[in-house]
Amino acid sequence: MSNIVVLISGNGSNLQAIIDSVQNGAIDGCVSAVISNKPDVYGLERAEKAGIPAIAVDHSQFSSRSDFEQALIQTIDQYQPNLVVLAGFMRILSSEFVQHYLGTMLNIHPSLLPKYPGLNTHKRVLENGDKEHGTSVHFVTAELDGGPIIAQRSFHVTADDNEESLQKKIQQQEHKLYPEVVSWFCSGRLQFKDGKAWLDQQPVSIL
Ligand SMILES: Nc1nc2c(c(=O)[nH]1)N[C@@H](CN(C=O)c1ccc(C(=O)N[C@@H](CCC(=O)O)C(=O)O)cc1)CN2
Ligand SMILES: NCC(=O)N[C@@H]1O[C@H](COP(=O)([O-])[O-])[C@@H](O)[C@H]1O
Repeated sequence: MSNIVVLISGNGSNLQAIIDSVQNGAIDGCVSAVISNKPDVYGLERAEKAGIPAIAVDHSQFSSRSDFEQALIQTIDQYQPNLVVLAGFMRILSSEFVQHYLGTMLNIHPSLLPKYPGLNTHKRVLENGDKEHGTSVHFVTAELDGGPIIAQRSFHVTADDNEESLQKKIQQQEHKLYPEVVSWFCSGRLQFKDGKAWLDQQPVSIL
């Protein structure tokens, strides 16, 4: 059974989807800890309600990113994870941090990568009049939101959409996709080899 540590920064709805999927058996794993870079966020309450260790490593309490990341690694590694899941974790991670977990760290991003890495993706979709939007799950590399894409889900943008409606549509997709991808990793179907994502021994190619 895989040991999963989830990193959050806020609400934790993707965390909840993963917790629910562990509890219903869809994910052959165990969420051993939830760690937030911000204290007092609802995602930590979700973890506590599920009986999962909920820890804040508050980035604002450290004098440098490096000191924060050292504390974060020390906290994560106490749980000896097979998989680190970024679920709305809102800090850019250094190449040293990423290297420490390379091939065992996932992120979900609210855009159809490689379009719109970074923040404010819904706003950019609307500003550009895109007809399609969606979410992407990828392995985390030093390049921000540039790691090998594992899976995407897309939907049509309608004329009455705004940032709020797009966020809702995105999260409906995320809450199905992320637990599925996590289950692939935990079952051994999903691997990171030669800098690529491999599913069922085939390289994943997202055109
Ligand atoms: N090296 C990497 N670090 C992170 C990745 C990654 O792929 N490689 N993914 C992000 C998640 N993310 C988008 O999916 C993302 C998170 C945060 C930011 C950002 O600009 N953060 C600011 C602070 C913003 C805030 O605190 O509200 C910052 O760190 O200065 C961009 C993209 C996680 N990290
Ligand atoms: N660039 C990272 C980013 O924007 N991630 C996004 O933050 C949200 C977190 O929601 P949650 O806390 O309810 O899971 C998710 O929609 C995720 O795609």
